[in-house]
Amino acid sequence: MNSIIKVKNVFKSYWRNSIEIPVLNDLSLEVEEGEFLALMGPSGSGKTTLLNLIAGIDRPTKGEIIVADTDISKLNESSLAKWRADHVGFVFQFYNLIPVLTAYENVELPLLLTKLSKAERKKHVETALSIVGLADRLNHYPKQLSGGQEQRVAIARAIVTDPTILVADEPTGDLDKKSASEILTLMDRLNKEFKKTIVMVTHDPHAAEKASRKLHLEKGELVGV
Ligand SMILES: Nc1ncnc2c1ncn2[C@@H]1O[C@H](COP(=O)(O)OP(=O)(O)OP(=O)(O)O)[C@@H](O)[C@H]1O
Repeated sequence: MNSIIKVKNVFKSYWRNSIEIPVLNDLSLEVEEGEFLALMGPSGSGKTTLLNLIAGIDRPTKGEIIVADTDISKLNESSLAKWRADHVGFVFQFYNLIPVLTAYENVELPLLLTKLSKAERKKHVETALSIVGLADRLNHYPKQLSGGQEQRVAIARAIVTDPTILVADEPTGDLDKKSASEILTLMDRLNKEFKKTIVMVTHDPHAAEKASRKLHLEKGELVGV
């Protein structure tokens, strides 16, 4: 199997008032194509930091992050933004939908950066929304949807560009048990049926059960690997 994500000897620090706050400490990790990886660990252990590095939202202080053969730690800000748009789908805890846009328009957003025609975009948006079971909610605004439905729109937006990897940061963190379970079933389907490689940060052991592998972070290091 091919490793689609390679994190090599990565260090990440933040600076606050010129004081260094080390977060990740010589961390290495590989994720195979088609894997569904759950990242667990206590609050502050560096899960979101690691996820953001893999997704190209942030860059390491030292070390390499290679995703689908591109060393993204070497890309400058604008190349990284372009790379992200082409390769990464994000799902956040609080959905991050644009309130003044409909479900359709929210899902269409990432496609506006591509060369697709309006008709092609329509096809992709409708497909993504039907995969998440919301083909009948195209014209609803986020506030007209339940939390679980909002998260499904966010997932449709994340998959509409057919990204190389899907990253999710506590995707069920703000949902009741039933909606959380529906979201996890959907993630599982994206992994098994649509062969999406998924990296998901979660506190929830039930959520992690859906993953094909679980890793624990503690104080910026992987434990039990
Ligand atoms: N932009 C930032 N500037 C300064 N410090 C930061 C920044 N982002 C994260 N940190 C610090 O890095 C550490 C790790 O944060 P991170 O969000 O990665 O942890 P986490 O394991 O995801 O925690 P949680 O489960 O609470 O979300 C924390 O001490 C946090 O305060």
